[in-house]
Amino acid sequence: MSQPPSTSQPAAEIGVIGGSGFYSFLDDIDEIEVDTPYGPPSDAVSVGELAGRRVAFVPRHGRDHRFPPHKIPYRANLWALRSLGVRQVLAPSAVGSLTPELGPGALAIPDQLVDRTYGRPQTYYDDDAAIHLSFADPYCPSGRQVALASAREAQWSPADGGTLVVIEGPRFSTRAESQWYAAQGWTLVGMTGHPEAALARELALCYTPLCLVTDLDAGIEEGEGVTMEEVLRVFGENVARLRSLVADVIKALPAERSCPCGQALDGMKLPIVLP
Ligand SMILES: CSC[C@H]1O[C@H](OP(=O)(O)O)[C@H](O)[C@@H]1O
Ligand SMILES: Nc1ncnc2[nH]cnc12
Repeated sequence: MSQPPSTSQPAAEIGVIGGSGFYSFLDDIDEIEVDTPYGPPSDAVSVGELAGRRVAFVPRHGRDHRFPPHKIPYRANLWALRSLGVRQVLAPSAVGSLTPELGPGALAIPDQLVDRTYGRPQTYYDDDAAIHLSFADPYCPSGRQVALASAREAQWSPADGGTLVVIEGPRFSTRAESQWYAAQGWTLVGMTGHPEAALARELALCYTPLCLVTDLDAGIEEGEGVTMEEVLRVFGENVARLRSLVADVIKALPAERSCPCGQALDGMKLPIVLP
């Protein structure tokens, strides 16, 4: 383990937050213990290089999956990545599908989210000022296009757009909840997409979700409903493909950002100093 390097070069430019079943990334890595005003991140951050791009990785549940979705230190994770120099974040995640068109093994790059969580710390701007950021379009438009193009190139026809509803968990949805979400026109269900995306916006980071469908949620699933075993099994069957896609996206991300994400805080009088 080492401390963040004290050179003027950022340790990393691209961050990956791995989800269920995605606990490590890259082989030749430095593990960095980062502390933040919000406590430590879920685990040591590993930093390595891929095709000349410096990449930082943190497993959002911890590498031993010790943090359930409602206890993940989301603020510390995003803060740690930004403090290492990260400005673009990729967020692979296991999700349920709310539509029969997207079965297990499908890839979706949603363009909207609905927050059904409660009680999670979801802002850096708690005291000394009222900061209200635009969040109409929660994801990086440029990152989404790169992800879609990379997936198509890899012959993995992605669902372009759709709404991810983020539930509090840790339990899965009832059939009635699931049917209600589907009736709203929402297409995916997960437990971690909020506040992760909102906190990324609060740090002016690009944030791009890469959603791997592991199950048909209870509303359209025949039988007993979703189980954690099912999610992890289907994710395991597809994780090599997802890792390869994450690598392709990293290679294709622009070095200079031209999306609006970096200007999210322009003109704001922030009550905290960002790393
Ligand atoms: C392992 S079952 C439910 C669990 O899986 C998803 O995790 P992640 O988004 O980090 O891939 C879901 O959000 C739940 O946390
Ligand atoms: N059906 C589901 N509901 C919530 N989170 C999930 N992650 C994977 N499948 C899920």
